Amino acid sequence: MAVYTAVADDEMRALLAGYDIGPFQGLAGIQQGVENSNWILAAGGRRYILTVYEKRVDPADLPYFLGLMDHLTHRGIRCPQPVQDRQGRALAELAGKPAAIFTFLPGRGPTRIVPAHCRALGTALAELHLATADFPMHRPNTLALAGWQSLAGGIGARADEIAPGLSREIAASMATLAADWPHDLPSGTIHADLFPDNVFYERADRVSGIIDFYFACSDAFAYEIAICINAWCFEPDGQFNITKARLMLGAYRAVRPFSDAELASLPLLAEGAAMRFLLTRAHDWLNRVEGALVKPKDPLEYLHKLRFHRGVTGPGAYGLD
Ligand SMILES: Nc1ncnc2c1ncn2[C@@H]1O[C@H](COP(=O)(O)OP(=O)(O)O)[C@@H](O)[C@H]1O
Ligand SMILES: N[C@@H](CCOP(=O)(O)O)C(=O)O
Repeated sequence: MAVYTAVADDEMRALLAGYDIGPFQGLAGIQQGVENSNWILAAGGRRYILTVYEKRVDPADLPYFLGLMDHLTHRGIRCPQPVQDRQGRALAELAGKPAAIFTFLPGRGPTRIVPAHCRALGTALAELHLATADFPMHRPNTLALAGWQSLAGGIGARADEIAPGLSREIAASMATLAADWPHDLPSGTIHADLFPDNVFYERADRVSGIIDFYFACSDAFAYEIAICINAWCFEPDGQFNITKARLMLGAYRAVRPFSDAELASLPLLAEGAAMRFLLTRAHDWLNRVEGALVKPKDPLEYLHKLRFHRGVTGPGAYGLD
């Protein structure tokens, strides 16, 4: 259960006295999520999300994340809007920790992804990228090439505890990625963790909301597309589904066309995106605490995806011409 902090009703009443959203009615803890504590907050006859930031989020980054969500809602993107108090502040404090209240989004992440979800995601992703064009803040991607090198160095030979030969395979792929990674692709603000649990739908053909912007950063738009190819276009049995990729990429390019360089880079970006999640999952796996609430995700799912992209020779493998 992702509620790590106790919040007393009196504390909530005191907090809400500074807002214009009506009197406090109740809090219900949300089971999903792993990093922060989240509740459905009832106030003034409406639902909101209350988030208390736990360890993962650096408080220095919160103005960037909250500023981004505010910017996007003003550009018509359906994402949580930080609710400001009467002084115009979105960032609050509860139980001695940073906290914020957000608008509630309808829908939920798909449990079984169908091609229509991927097509709708492609449209929503391109709209998201275009909407960030005039977002003035920047945050370096701490989980880009230099971050992977440091994670891979920290994991070292222990990767072989996950699968025999894994450390050699990581080193070989890291060498390719470091030598060939493109640094001049069209860039801007990306979400950087656009997995199905962070994209809400009420029906399969339309995204009703995007949440969890706490990895958002400045990076190449095509790298975000590569993350989505990995997270959305492989079946649970590991098979790559080219139909899902074709629909997702086709819907994206209808809103924001790809440059030739983006197209040509896609296989390498997808390998890098697989490496990013392989490494964070391998790190969490090797440092897991017995009996912890959160079950570590499977690193080998991403090794399988990384191998797939290493075998790809061009964007045609993703259904693109
Ligand atoms: N604005 C929102 N509207 C509706 N539900 C939300 C909203 N934000 C978060 N949630 C719910 O809270 C859960 C956890 O949120 P998330 O940001 O993914 O937490 P974590 O950062 O801990 O992973 C989501 O799966 C969703 O059920
Ligand atoms: N999407 C990542 C894990 C990040 O977790 P989140 O709950 O913050 O989305 C992965 O699958 O490895």
